Amino acid sequence: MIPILLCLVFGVLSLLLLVLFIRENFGTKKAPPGPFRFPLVGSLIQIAMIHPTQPYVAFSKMREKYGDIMTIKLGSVDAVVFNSGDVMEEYLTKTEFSDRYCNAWMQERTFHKQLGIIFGKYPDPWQEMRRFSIRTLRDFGYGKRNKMLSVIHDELTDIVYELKTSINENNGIHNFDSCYFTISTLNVLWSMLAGVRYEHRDPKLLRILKVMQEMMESCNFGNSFLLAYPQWKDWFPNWTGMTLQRNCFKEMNGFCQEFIEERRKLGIYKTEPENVVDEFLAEIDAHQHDSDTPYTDQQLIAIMNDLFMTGSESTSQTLGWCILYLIHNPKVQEKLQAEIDSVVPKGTFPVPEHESQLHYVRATLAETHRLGSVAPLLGPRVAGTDTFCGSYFIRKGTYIIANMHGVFRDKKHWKDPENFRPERFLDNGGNFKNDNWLKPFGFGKRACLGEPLASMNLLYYVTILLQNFSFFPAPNESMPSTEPVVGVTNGHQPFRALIKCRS
Ligand code: HEM
Repeated sequence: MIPILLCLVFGVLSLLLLVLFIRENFGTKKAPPGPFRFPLVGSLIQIAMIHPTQPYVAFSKMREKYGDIMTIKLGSVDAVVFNSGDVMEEYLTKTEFSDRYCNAWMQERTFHKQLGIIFGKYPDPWQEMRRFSIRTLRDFGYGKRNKMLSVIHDELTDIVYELKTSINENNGIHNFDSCYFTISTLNVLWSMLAGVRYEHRDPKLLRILKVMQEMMESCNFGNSFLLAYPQWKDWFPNWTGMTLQRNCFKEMNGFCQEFIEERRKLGIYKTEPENVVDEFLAEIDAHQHDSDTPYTDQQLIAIMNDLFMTGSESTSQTLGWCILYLIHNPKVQEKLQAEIDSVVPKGTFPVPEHESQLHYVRATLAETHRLGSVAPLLGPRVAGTDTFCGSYFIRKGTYIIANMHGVFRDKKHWKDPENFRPERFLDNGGNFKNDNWLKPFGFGKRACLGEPLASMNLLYYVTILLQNFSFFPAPNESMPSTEPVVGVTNGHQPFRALIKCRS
């Protein structure tokens, strides 16, 4: 009796798996091509076999066989990968692809709802929250060059002083951990958002940044278990990294909540709002009898959280990558310094008129964006309706992955993508020239909100750093690694450098 029962169970299971297998691979006739999707795991095995930790490398390899638009399955999640700049430009700018993919795991960060700007629900309330944030940030100086420059100057004065002190105390050696520039670059944004500037070694902030970084490293948008099987967050919270992430959310939400309460108690927001948080508090009061209002404490915490994360992490990682690449490429460093010395008088800060003359600085930054690839898969998108990409059918709810890393390393386009060569962004006259394949800030309505600030920060930081210092490998140590620390963003590994002051 038992063997018959076993056979029956086995038979039914096999049949079920076969039906699933056929449905996955042959059911959707017009879907983009892609690797076999096995029941339960989908294409995760094939991705892991090509590159277990860097899913974007696997997507680029698969592109050779399946093309620029390809179907994959990540555990339980149906996904389509866009593998070329042209495809991203064509489709990520359309309304059908303007919402974010935001599953139960991603919603844990924002009170189990789709709140904030990064993951805000398209079109609303995302649209209103993004417009509100930009408008009020502008009221407090965002986008106004002189106001932003005065904060950047203060930050740079401190950074130069701190670096000089550090190298005096450590025989010229400085340790660039992944948070080195974080508080400094965050301050420029935070002064407008919250009217606050933090000490670069503020212990509370450093602790939050550390947990935030661990959180960012414990997940990615390409092949992490929590993405593929969101329900595992409650079944295996330790093993999947969920416990660590929950601690981070608690810490960051607590930090924002505390600040909001301080401002509320102060009450200035009612008469003379001093920053974006004050303006939002006034909106909360104004909408308190509206049950559908997006202006809530939770929404404000989510927005602060989004801007805290994006405003600090990506810019400081890009700066770190730039110094690392300069250590590996001393000739580029020399050219950079020659240009800076010829444009910006020694001992002075650059001013806006210098920006258009700093061609090699801009080319070096463009090349850093390309090779560092800080946002290797952009931000997760979703197909908001049943739709088509050319002749391929994309079902509503499909997770859309933009393989930006693949675009930045495309051999056909860049010829020698593995080399750090800023000259590729210069024309014959030595003037900076953009390349349509370099879109580090994304596409369409969901493109980066912070691009003007990030670009300005990067230009001024690199100019001042290279005006004052030269960076070399630490003596008697191996060259610092350029292998990324993979996570939601591609960070650089901590590295040690010998720094010399320039006379
Ligand atoms: C080097 C620095 C930065 C890089 C490379 C970068 C890159 C990106 C990318 C690739 C996206 C996703 C775009 C898409 O899905 O098409 C994004 C979104 C975003 N970024 Fe940045 N970013 C940087 C700095 C900043 C800064 C300084 C801020 C803060 C002011 C910021 C705020 C945001 C926000 C709020 C979003 C979400 C936009 C939305 O969904 O509407 N970013 N960023």
